[in-house]
Amino acid sequence: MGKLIVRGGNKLAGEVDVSGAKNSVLPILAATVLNGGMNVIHNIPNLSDVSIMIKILVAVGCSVKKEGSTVIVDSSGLNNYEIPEYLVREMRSSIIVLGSMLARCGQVRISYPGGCELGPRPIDLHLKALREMGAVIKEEHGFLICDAKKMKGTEIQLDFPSVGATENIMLAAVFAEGTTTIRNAAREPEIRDLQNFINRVGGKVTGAGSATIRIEGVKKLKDVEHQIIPDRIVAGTFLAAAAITKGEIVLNNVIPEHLQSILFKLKEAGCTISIYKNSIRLNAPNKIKAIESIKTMPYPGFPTDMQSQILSLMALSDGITIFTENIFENRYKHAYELTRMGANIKIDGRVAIVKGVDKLSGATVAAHDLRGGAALIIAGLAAEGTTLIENTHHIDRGYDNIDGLLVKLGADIKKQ
Ligand SMILES: CC(=O)N[C@H]1[C@@H](OP(=O)(O)OP(=O)(O)OC[C@H]2O[C@@H](n3ccc(=O)[nH]c3=O)[C@H](O)[C@@H]2O)O[C@H](CO)[C@@H](O)[C@@H]1O
Ligand SMILES: C=C(OP(=O)(O)O)C(=O)O
Repeated sequence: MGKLIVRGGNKLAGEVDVSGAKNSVLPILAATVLNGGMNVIHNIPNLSDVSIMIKILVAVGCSVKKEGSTVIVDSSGLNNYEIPEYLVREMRSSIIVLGSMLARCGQVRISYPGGCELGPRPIDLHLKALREMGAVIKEEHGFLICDAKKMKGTEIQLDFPSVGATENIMLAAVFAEGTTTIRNAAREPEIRDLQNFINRVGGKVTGAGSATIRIEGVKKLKDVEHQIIPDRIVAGTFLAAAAITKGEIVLNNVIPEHLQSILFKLKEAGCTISIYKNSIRLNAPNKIKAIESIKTMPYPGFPTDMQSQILSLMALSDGITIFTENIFENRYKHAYELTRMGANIKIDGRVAIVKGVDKLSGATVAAHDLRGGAALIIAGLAAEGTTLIENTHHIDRGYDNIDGLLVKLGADIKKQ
């Protein structure tokens, strides 16, 4: 399950290279089944979620080779449309193979997905859209049994700009008859990365990054080589870690535009931010200022995946910050752990009121989900004494060697 021991008090200083984005690599790996050929994907982070997606690809008959941070998927041998339940229950984004498998084989049998416990995470929008495109989906004993002789292009209006539903529709529409239009589509940078991948492999997608995406069905795809975009949430996590230690760091291999909403809030917290073409420098103030309000929203709003890390930072601010978590119902489990370290946080449903304290003190705490775990590391870096973080396997889902990189920046962290 994994444990980390963090001794607080060291300022972070130095440079770090940001790895490829988890939320790009997972749908793009799922998309490698489409071409029935070679897919060479660069900048793949070493994450447990990536290992699971690779196991899913192998289970359906793909051959997968890993060479450093490059993964080569040959999907010519695809011979199975049943996705093993034990893999699907490990992570939420396994559901993205639904769209790509329907497109490639016209059928798939998959269980409901598992993953981090952030409150209910239904897939009704995915299923409604795929049905509108002609898929017949039976729900039996926790499994989805899906058939589609031929997917048909149609107009889809999403009730909410769901990232996963947008991706599933884009993938399912690649070979569909005619044009599929997604309205109120998710606008996250990872959606644009998926569009770029699909176009590079020979598909026809336009509009990603805006609220309307169009996918024109094609007959055939080709071999492809693609580079995954940098992880904006990993980048934001390192910035929050530097800020809480009153440090100064430079992040390399980032797309600063993708971090706009995060950088805006860090500036409000008193950090000095310098933006270069592919890097960001952060100088932290001596005392972090309270940010008046943080409301999580779909992109380009403030990302829910950064709420936990900034909440740790605000625990040591000079005033009160009001967080409103608009995306997930139950994403404050880390806040209860932070109170064990001396933080002053009151939770009422989707709202968390954080009153900054002068110091946090090391304690034994447990990660309950990926970003909550990262938030506990951040708090531990600034706490007095030693923080023992349990259940760090959650953190391994989305951070490639976070402890090693923080140690390189001057942190005192050991694996137990
Ligand atoms: C692998 C990946 O990319 N994960 C990201 C993706 O997750 P994911 O794709 O699961 O997130 P969605 O955008 O789909 O979900 C957002 C909200 O919509 C709800 N919803 C979603 C689908 C649906 O059919 N019905 C429904 O009600 C969810 O319960 C949630 O409350 O976007 C989230 C929101 O930015 C991020 O936190 C995750 O890191
Ligand atoms: C919630 C997250 O991911 P997932 O959708 O893969 O569970 C996350 O990355 O914070």
